Amino acid sequence: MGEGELPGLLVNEIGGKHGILHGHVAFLKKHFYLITMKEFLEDRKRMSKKVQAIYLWWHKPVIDQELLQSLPNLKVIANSGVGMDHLDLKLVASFGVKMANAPRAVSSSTADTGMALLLASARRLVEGYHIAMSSGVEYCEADILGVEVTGATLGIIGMGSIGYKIALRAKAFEMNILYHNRTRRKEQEEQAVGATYCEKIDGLLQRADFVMVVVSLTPQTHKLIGKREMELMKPTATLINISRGAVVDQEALVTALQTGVIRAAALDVTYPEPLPRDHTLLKLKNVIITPHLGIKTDKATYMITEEAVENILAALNGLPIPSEVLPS
Ligand SMILES: O=C(O)C(=O)CO
Repeated sequence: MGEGELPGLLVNEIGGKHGILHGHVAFLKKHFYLITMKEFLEDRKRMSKKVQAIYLWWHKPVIDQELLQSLPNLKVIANSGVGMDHLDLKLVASFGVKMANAPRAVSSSTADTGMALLLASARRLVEGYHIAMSSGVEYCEADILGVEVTGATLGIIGMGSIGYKIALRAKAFEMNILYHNRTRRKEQEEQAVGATYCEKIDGLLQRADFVMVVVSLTPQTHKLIGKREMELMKPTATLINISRGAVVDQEALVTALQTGVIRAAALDVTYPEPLPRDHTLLKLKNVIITPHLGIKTDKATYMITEEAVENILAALNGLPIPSEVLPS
C-alpha cells in the first residue's frame, strides 16, 4: 500500500545522524506512509494534510507551536524512549494530540547501562584500559585499585521499571539495596530483590556506596542531587546518573569530585550533550562519561519502534493507548 491508503507518519529523516534506523523502515512501511521532514518542508501544503502521527526519534523533529499548527490531521506523537522532558506536553495536548512513550522496550537495556557504569567506575575499567593500551607502562597496583561491588550498598533513586531491573541485577552481585520512590513498591516486589525502602532520600544518600539516579526529569527533580545531597554522601561513594543530566547539579558535582566530597561519578547523561570540549568534567580522572548509551542496543531500539507502532495504531483507531503520557 502506498501514499493514498496508509496513514502518514512524519519522521525526522531515515538514517543519518538524527534519523530512524534503516532496519526499522520496512516494518514502519507496513503500517504507515513515511514522510521525512525534508519531504514535508519541500511540499508543505500537500504533506501537512497527510500527517496523522509523528514518530520522534531521539527527540527529533523538534515539536513546536508552528509545526503543530501546520498539521491539521495530527492525532498522536510517539516517543522513542521513556523520558518526555524534551516535549512541551501541555502545548501538544492543547492541540488535541495524544502522546505516548515506550517504557516496556527501554527498561532492560537502560538497566544494563546503569550496571555497566557502576562496574566500570568501581573497577576503574577506563583507566585500566588506557594503562593496558599504552605499551610499556608498567602496571602499578595503586593506580588500578578499585572498590568492591559485592556486599556494597546501592541506593536507587527512582524505582520504576528501570530502577527495579537495576535492583534485580544488583541482587545478583550480592549488593545491599536501598531505594527511594514516590510510591513504595509492594512488599513482595521489595522482597524479590531484597530492597529496603527509604522514605527520605537523605537516609539513602548517607548509607549508600553507590547512588544510582533513575528518575524522570520534571520541575520537581531538576537538580535533585545538589551540593547538600552530595555532602550527605560518603566520601567513598560513587554517583551514577542514567536519567537526565539536569537531575544533578553539574557545577556542584565538579566541586564534589575535585574536593573529595565523593569518590567518583559515572554519567550516561550530562547537560548539554555532548559537553563542550573544555568542560571541567571531561578533565577529571574520577569521572566516566558515556554518550547517552541508555537504550542503545539493536534489540531495544527495534522493540521501541514496535511499541511506538502499537501506540500510534491504538490512537488512530480510537482505542486506549497502551503507553499514553498525559500532561501533569
Ligand atoms: O528512554 C529514554 O528516555 C532514555 O533516555 C534512555 O536512555
